[in-house]
Amino acid sequence: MLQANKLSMRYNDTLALKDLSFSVAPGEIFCLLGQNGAGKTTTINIFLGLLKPTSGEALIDNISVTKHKTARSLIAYIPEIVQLYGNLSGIENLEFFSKLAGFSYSKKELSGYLNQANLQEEAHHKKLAEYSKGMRQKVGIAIALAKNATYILMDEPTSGLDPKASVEFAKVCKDLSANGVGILMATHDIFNAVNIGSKIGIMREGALVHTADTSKITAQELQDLYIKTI
Ligand SMILES: Nc1ncnc2c1ncn2[C@@H]1O[C@H](COP(=O)(O)OP(=O)(O)OP(=O)(O)O)[C@@H](O)[C@H]1O
Repeated sequence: MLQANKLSMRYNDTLALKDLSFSVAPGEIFCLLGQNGAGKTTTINIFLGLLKPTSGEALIDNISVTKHKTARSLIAYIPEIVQLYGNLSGIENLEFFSKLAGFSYSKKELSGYLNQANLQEEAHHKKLAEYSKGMRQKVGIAIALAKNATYILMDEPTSGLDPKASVEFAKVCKDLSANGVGILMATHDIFNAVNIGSKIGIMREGALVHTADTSKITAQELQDLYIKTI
């Protein structure tokens, strides 16, 4: 379980997070929605161990991220633009980053992860420089799979994806969650949030002001709630 327990974060004069609490269970997809500056990236960066909260705790399977670096081995991160080596192929990037995380796989296993991430077979050996944003993200997902991450944190993963790539991305996320991976996704994109998420949290000025279960709310209701809230 990912748990934010009363997280507060102050940057000089700005109180970016105010007593933020939520949890994400394995197999859940929790989408954090909010305007620019609502505190989504700050939340993700605390879970990644890049920021230390001013107060409160971020726990990964009951291990405090700030106190124990081992907690980070349970997570993988997909940023808006997945940074990979342009002169290496998809499979070479995957091999490089999984080795860096301490895993050694055969070419067949690496290809298996790329297939699981839905990257078409003919792209596996193409140079990254020729990849679209959606294809880069699939390599990012394959890296997360190869690291055996129990949780994946994503920051604006669907921004700039075309509709087909967004649909494919949603499918991969749902497959991951069906396999027990928990996903925490920060996004502005209501359509994708309602489409991908099992739970939605709406943030405003560092606080979580609404949470909703997507099986109990329509896209229109969520949109109305979001517009009213922000
Ligand atoms: N390094 C920093 N120093 C000072 N203030 C910061 C810093 N990083 C973020 N902030 C402030 O903290 C608040 C939350 O920012 P954050 O980036 O977490 O929001 P966000 O919801 O991710 O926004 P966006 O959608 O634009 O990425 C904002 O007021 C922002 O200006």
